[in-house]
Amino acid sequence: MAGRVAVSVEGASKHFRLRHTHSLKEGLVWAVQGRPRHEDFHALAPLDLEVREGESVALLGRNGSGKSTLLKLVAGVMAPDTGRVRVRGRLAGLLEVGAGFHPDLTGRENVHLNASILGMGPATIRARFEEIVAFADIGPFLDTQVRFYSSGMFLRLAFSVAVHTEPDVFLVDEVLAVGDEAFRDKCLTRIEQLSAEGRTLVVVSHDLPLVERLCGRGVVLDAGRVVHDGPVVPAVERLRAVL
Ligand SMILES: Nc1ncnc2c1ncn2[C@@H]1O[C@H](COP(=O)(O)OP(=O)(O)OP(=O)(O)O)[C@@H](O)[C@H]1O
Repeated sequence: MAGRVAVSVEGASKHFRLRHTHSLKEGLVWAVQGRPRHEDFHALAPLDLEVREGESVALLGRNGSGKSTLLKLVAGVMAPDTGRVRVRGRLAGLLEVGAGFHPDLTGRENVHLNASILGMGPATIRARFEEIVAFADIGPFLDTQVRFYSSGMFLRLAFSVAVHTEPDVFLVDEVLAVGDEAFRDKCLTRIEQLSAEGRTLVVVSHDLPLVERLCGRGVVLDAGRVVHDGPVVPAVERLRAVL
């Protein structure tokens, strides 16, 4: 396969500790009864995945199969328990609406904050500021504290900042669902543009027609393991068979 490796996941696993008791009293009762107060849950088995530069990959799977956990490992917002995850180039994305925004700051201030967190220098932010604001199209709310934003308004600003950082690897997790139809279409067109420019996309979504539109490759996860990896249409068919 052509192209350098953009995302490399080697033997990455992740487990979570599920607590069954929440108070000291409850914990004591469970301990006396000899019941475990927590259990370890493996969200991702040691997993390998390689994404080449310019590929657009959908992570598919039922609820709880590990898609978002894998995307968080790629984003670096969570560390794997074992193995390693490497990303080549500038990374940006939308994992959770509102993440990376400070509630007490206005939209305008958050554009500067978020863009610099994503690696843009002050001069570049100034140069692209009007474009970012025009794409977000949130009118007078730009000067309102973002704590008063609706989830769609958050999405508008966050998406706009993220795409204007010109990322090499762009990650999208389900968040587009909170945008209205017109904005969602604008985002999809923009994501297609990024892809046409040769940037790498990793998308998590249950919207299968959207996934077929945006992605060339589908990776199906089941209980934290890759059970299918190949062209997106057969991958979606495989997923539909297990849903
Ligand atoms: N912080 C956490 N603490 C405990 N369990 C977690 C945590 N994050 C995820 N999990 C569990 O790990 C499993 C995988 O979660 P993940 O969010 O990756 O699934 P998903 O495939 O993205 O699901 P969905 O399609 O429902 O969004 C789930 O069972 C989830 O409950």
